[in-house]
Amino acid sequence: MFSWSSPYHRRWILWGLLATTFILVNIYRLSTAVISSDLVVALQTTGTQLGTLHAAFFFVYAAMQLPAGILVDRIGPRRTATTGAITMNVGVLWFALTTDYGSALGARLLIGLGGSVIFVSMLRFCANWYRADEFGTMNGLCFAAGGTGGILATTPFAVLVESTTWRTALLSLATFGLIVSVPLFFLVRDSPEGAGLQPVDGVPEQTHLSFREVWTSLLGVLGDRWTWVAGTMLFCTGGVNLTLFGLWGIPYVVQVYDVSVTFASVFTLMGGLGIVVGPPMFGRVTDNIGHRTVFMIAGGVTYVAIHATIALLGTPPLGFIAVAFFLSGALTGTFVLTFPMIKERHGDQTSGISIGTINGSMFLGAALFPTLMGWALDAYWTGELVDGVRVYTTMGYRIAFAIAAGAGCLVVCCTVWLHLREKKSDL
Ligand SMILES: N[C@@H](Cc1c[nH]cn1)C(=O)NCC(=O)O
Repeated sequence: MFSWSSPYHRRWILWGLLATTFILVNIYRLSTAVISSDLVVALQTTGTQLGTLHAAFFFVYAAMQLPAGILVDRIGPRRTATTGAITMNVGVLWFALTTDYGSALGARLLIGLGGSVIFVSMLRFCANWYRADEFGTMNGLCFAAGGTGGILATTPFAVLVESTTWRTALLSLATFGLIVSVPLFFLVRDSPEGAGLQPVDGVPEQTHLSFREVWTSLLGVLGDRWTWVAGTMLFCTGGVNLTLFGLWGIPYVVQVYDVSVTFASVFTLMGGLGIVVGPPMFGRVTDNIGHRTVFMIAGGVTYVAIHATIALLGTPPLGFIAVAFFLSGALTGTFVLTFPMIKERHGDQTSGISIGTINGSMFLGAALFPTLMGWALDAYWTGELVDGVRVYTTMGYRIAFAIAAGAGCLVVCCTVWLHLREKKSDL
């Protein structure tokens, strides 16, 4: 039976509050794909401006990951997450009410600023409330929460927008987010001891880092070569996936296969479904068997094959696109095994800093890939417009997928390097 005074039970409720907030982060950051046409009309943007508006979230999110890690190690996940949740939802209220591009850009930056601290807070919470051999699974579940938000940002969000307006849809979500911030502050605690409970077996009490310890940890994490190898993997795969699922995936399916936005959103939904399934599955399996790098190599090779096939064929059957998007999401589960790996290298006490650092690389990729792929699309654009929206060519999309495949090749190199080092027991 459920007991509030058991840390083993209570931790799931508290994790659920953080996960709900993180689901909202994902809805906000990916929803531009569904409302892209509305935004083009409401804010009068070009493809590059729309890409920049979408990417603005990711620039600030990426830049904030390391500071977010320092914050959670220094003041704890509860205060960090609550402040972030309030800031983010206020930003969404602003975005929903704005009528000009500059103001929308400012609002999107505020959303990114607030949202940026939630994931790191959630993982730091897991490091304090769950054992090391549960962390891979919890890491996977946190990504699955992100994937759930990604799914809600596709067809369900498209349906919500169609039944109201994009502005009303965002206003409703922001109000819900502000309501969730209340139990986030009053119920979440940084550790079982902080909640007045027994410690969780095998999890030593975690204190907040002093300024000196923050500095030492920073030097340790940033000076470690493997931080950057993991970061490169996440830069490429996270950057490509977030661009595909969040921005260019829907226009690709709509424009190349001539289908509606609502139908096309099913394909990015497949990507979100992959993220819900893959990370917890690979996290659980590797928590049990203790090996990670073989899964990473297999994931990297499959990832290249998928994107190279789309780049070569341009218009493979739609069934293939659905499977490809699903696998792109599911294989994220192999790449994010770098999170428990890096946490183990640097210790629980500094897990905010180590996790924030590599998570930042993922979002630097997410900030740069939309513009990179947007340039490729604009370069092959023939001038065709439908209802004021640019219609890109199949060739432009093929180049964009070739960029994704190239990034995947770099990932394979990193995974092989990690594997070789692991065999030499350096990791
Ligand atoms: N859902 C992931 C991001 C991702 C990677 N590939 C597709 N999506 C996630 O939750 N990342 C952590 C974060 O801070 O959002």
